[in-house]
Amino acid sequence: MSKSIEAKDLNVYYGDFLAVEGVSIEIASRSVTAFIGPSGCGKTTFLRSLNRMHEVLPGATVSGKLLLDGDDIYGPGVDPVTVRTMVGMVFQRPNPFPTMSIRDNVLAGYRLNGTRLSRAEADDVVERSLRGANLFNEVKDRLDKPGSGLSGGQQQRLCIARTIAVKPDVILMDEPCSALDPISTLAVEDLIAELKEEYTVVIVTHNMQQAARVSERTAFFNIAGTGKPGKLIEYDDTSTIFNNPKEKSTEDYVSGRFG
Ligand SMILES: Nc1ncnc2c1ncn2[C@@H]1O[C@H](COP(=O)(O)OP(=O)(O)OP(=O)(O)O)[C@@H](O)[C@H]1O
Repeated sequence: MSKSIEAKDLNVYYGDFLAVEGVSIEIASRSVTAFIGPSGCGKTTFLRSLNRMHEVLPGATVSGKLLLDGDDIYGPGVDPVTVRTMVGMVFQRPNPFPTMSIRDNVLAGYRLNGTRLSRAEADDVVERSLRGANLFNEVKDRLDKPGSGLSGGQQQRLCIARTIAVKPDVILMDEPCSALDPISTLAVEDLIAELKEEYTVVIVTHNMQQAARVSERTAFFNIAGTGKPGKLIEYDDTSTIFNNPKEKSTEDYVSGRFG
């Protein structure tokens, strides 16, 4: 299943520091949305608030509403661990568990949430997830070898397989290709295009070409100066953001005049 996301006037804090201010945005299900903007404008902070991941830092809080298919993920009694099962995350650096086998890496989410699978069920999950991440054919003969023995691009696709294994509704990606070579980057970009058939994908990227290649909608964030909060400046179809933005700061950023 794939779910829509709606933020309503969302503020994100680190202690007293307001890092992201007043973001309202609607992200359709089964779509790819790119978050772009200069360093420090709050892209990662906002992305991490979409699955309550920022809460692992003491003092990090939000105010406002964040709805997943209409349900407030910060509502009373909502368990952040459940939220993170529904909204998976892929990080900048591929981070497979190094001593675990490829197979066990894919199954890690089930182990963590205590779900027991029969051998046949586990085999199905491993194959489905690795196929979904376009990795199965490359690793099918070495599923019991450590995940750390794969190339960087393969490791990132293994992390994507681990994310989709638990059938999330949304996949968040924080600069997923920044540590990858161009060939591996293309493999991951191709995969993102396929993932949107089933998932809502949100990707933070510094690479304008990548945003233009993979996303249908783009959100441009900016910051007025050091110590000021990041804000969502413009959100539109990716082609509009790159070719005909409404805001001068968006145009300056996408044309490389700052940032
Ligand atoms: N753990 C933290 N504690 C306190 N402040 C933080 C923390 N993480 C980020 N910040 C601050 O929040 C603001 C937004 O940072 P964030 O990393 O979200 O920006 P970004 O747009 O993702 O930047 P980049 O493109 O460089 O990754 C910055 O001012 C940053 O210094």
